[in-house]
Amino acid sequence: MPTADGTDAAAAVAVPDEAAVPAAVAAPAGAAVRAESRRVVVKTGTSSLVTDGSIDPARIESLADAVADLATGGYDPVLVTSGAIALGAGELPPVAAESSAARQIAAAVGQGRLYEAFRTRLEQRGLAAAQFLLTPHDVTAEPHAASVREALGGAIAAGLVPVVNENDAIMVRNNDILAALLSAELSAGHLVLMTDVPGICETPPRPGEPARRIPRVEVLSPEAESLVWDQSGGVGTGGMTTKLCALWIGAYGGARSVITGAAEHRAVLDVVRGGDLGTVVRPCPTGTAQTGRLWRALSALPRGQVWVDSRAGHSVAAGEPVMAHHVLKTAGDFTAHDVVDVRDQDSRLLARGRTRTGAPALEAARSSPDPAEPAYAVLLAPDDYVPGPPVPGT
Ligand SMILES: Nc1ncnc2c1ncn2[C@@H]1O[C@H](COP(=O)(O)OP(=O)(O)O)[C@@H](O)[C@H]1O
Ligand SMILES: N[C@@H](CCC(=O)OP(=O)(O)O)C(=O)O
Repeated sequence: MPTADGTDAAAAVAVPDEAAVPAAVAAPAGAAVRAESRRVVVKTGTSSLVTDGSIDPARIESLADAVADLATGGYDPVLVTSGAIALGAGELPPVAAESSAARQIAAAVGQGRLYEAFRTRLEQRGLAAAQFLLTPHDVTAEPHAASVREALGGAIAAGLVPVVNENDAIMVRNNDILAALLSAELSAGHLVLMTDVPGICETPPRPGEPARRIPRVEVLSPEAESLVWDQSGGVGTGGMTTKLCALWIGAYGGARSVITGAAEHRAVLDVVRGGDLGTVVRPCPTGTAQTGRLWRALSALPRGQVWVDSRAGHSVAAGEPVMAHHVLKTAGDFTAHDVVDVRDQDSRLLARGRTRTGAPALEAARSSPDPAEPAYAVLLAPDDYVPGPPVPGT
């Protein structure tokens, strides 16, 4: 397994594999696997824009250059960028930065300057930018989602570079998830999450010992999920947990999805051409273009496991509700609306989604033969789950 600490980025060369060669036209909407799409959603986190606690104009320029390289390389880039809060906070007297309102105000102060910095650099590279401030709701719920699709699609068709951030004045959530949902909604071929580590790493970096990057993981990989070593990053909002969720959403939405390092800003073009950078997840053949379903099923990591009988397996295969009376056993302290993994008797992953029934109710139903509520409740409603990825070799 190669070691990467970002210093090898400059030496990276494009090695075409399953990655995209730009097609003459964008991929058809709704395709589950669409690596041929020219659209690339690139997301950068606050940590990649900050030097010594402050937003660094040189880093903004470097990232804008990477996006411009994509455009001149024949791709249609969409930039999703964090940084408004950090920029705004630097302008304001110290306040309780932890409060939601303070973050919203800081973002309201910082967003204009953040966009202007990107716009200016893109203009120097001969590209015109267009600003979009969105929430996950805008990208997942109709009629907003269709309107977002049309507006961003129109901007791309007009040769503009969309520069997106969350509409933090309404609510600060997480740009990793927003970027992933956008990649699905826009039928992007690639989702690239830029951050302050070279990819998913086996262990945290130690002095004199660079983190060991994992070049490729399978979608919904339990091994990758077990590698998250903290629940939130430094200046970022979500840490690796939300990045993994975003990777899974991107892959299920049909994009080749990559986490890669800030040191590789200038190599984004190599990343989309298949260079050995970052951690790559291939598009998932059992994916869906329904962003609402992706949002509900995949925007959190599972809090529990549920084993079900073969009848429930048929329900998943038919896209029907999974009923609670097919549950064989549970693990984990999950409640209704948490994300759970549903497995067959051989522990193969059948589905991941938001459960309607918590573990206590399921366990109570199992230990009681009384065929009453909640045993006959819905465990997973069809719009709330995605089927597990195909088992390799089958
Ligand atoms: N297995 C892992 N590999 C790499 N980074 C990890 C891992 N587990 C947790 N992390 C953390 O995730 C952080 C990146 O997330 P975050 O700080 O939210 O970045 P951003 O601001 O780019 O969104 C890293 O700095 C690292 O501390
Ligand atoms: N939208 C906020 C940041 C939210 C966010 O997801 O932050 P990060 O984890 O740094 O990508 C901002 O512009 O500061």
